[in-house]
Formats: sequence, structure tokens, C-alpha cells
Amino acid sequence: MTTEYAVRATGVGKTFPTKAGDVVALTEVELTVSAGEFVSLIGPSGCGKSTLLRLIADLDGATTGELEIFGKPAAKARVDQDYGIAFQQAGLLPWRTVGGNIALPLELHGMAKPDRAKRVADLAELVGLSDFIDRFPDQLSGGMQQRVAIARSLAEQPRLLLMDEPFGALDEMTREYLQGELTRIAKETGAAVVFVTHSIPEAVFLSDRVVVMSPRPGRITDIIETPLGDARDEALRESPEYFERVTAVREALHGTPVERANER
Ligand SMILES: Nc1ncnc2c1ncn2[C@@H]1O[C@H](COP(=O)(O)OP(=O)(O)OP(=O)(O)O)[C@@H](O)[C@H]1O
Repeated sequence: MTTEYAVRATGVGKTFPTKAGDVVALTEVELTVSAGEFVSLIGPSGCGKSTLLRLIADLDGATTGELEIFGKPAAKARVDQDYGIAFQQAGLLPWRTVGGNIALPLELHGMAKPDRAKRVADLAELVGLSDFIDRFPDQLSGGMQQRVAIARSLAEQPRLLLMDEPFGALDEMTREYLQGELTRIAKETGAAVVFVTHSIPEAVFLSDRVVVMSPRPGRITDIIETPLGDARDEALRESPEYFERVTAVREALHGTPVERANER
């Protein structure tokens, strides 16, 4: 049986020409994400996490190398709507209700009204917003707005979700709650996820693998397995296995065993 890859990056590099000279944002990126797998990208500011996500989404083109999404060139996958996107800012249209925002991609692609209403109701239920379908974004908390954005990104049942710090602007309680919700939603929909974050605990809690990147030029320095099972719940956050993986990612990020660094 051949493995189906949601994402396959081979020798991917990205250079931005600027007035001050070339900025090498990414170099020699080799990465595969299997169908249904949850992978986080973590690394210091400027290491190219967002750039890599933008290349996968075909919002920008790679300078070198190849990117395939479900075996297709990134541009074809974009046209086929093989993925949904959610960013740090929910980016909702303020004049549309929750239902209207979730329905937007379905309208743009011509889904008939009765089918649309059913799908919007299902998506609102999936993210726990059934009672808020007629509210407007400014009547919702930041966490609820982000849940609307996630529902919208799932509208066309993508097999891949691309998320750039979607919980970055939220308070810690809401953030932890939505992390649990996201693992449930990813499991229920079977979608693969590529998730950009600055938070080590967040990356470990969510992921099957954590991809560690370093800046100048941005590249992958380590890939840490986080096989913590399917039950991504509050108990997991207090388990020794979870702490052990958090430490492993922290050490990979800093390049030095944390305990020894503290002893010096
Ligand atoms: N359009 C652009 N033109 C020039 N340089 C760019 C452009 N986009 C990104 N860069 C540079 O590429 C590098 C990687 O940027 P990127 O936003 O991907 O990093 P990041 O890891 O997502 O950072 P952060 O964690 O701060 O969001 C940075 O040095 C950035 O300044």
C-alpha cells in the first residue's frame, strides 16, 4: 500500500529579493505530512513558518524545489479547494451573521440554498455555535469568532487544514479549550492539519509530529514524534509523557538540554 501524502515538500526554498539584498526565508525543506496527520511548525520569529504555509497554500511560489498537495502541484490543489485556511485574525465579514460567514465559500462555489443551509447548520454544530448562527461577529467573543473561522475553513470538507497561529490572540483558557476542540474536529473530519505556532505546549498537545525550524536561513532542524494517543484531553496536559515531549521539543528548539543549561 502506498502512503497518501497530504503534503510533500522536496528541496523547497524561498528567497525574497529586497532592495537591501536577497532574503533567504527557506532553504532545503524536506517534509511530508500524511493524510489525516496533525503536524505543527514551531521555531523563532522569522524562521519561515508562515512562508512555508503560504507556499503550501499556493499564496506564493517556491524559488526552488517542489510542493505537492495530495499528489498535485500546489496551484492545482488550490483550484480544487483541497484545503481550508484559518489565520490568527478570524477575518470575518462584520456585516454577515455567523451563518452568513460560514456559508460564504459555499455561496462562492454555487452550492444550492437548501444544501447550504443544512451544511451551515452541521458546521455550526461541529464548532459548538448552533445557538449563535444569527449573531454578528461583533456580538461574539474572540474565541467564538475563531470558531466561526474554523467552521468556514471546513465548509468544503477539505482533506487538509492550514492554520497560522489561529489561537495566538486568545487568552490561555480559551486557547486550551479550542485546542481540545480542534483535535476532536480534526479526528471527526479526518483532515490533515499543518499548524503554525510559537507555543511548545500547544504544538505537543495537538500534534502527531512537531517540526522544529531555525532562522537565517529558515530550515527544518528536527522533527519530534509526539505519539500521545488519541485522547487529547485535560488529563494529558498533566501526564509525564506530555511533559517529556514538551522537554524534547524545547531542547530541540534551544539546541541545548534545558536542565544542563539551567545548572550552569
Ligand atoms: N514578502 C516578503 N519580502 C521580503 N521578506 C520577506 C517577505 N515575507 C517574509 N519575509 C522574510 O522571510 C523570513 C521568514 O518570514 P516568516 O513570516 O515566514 O517567518 P515566521 O517564522 O512565520 O515568523 P513569525 O513567527 O514572526 O510569524 C523573515 O526574515 C521575513 O522578514
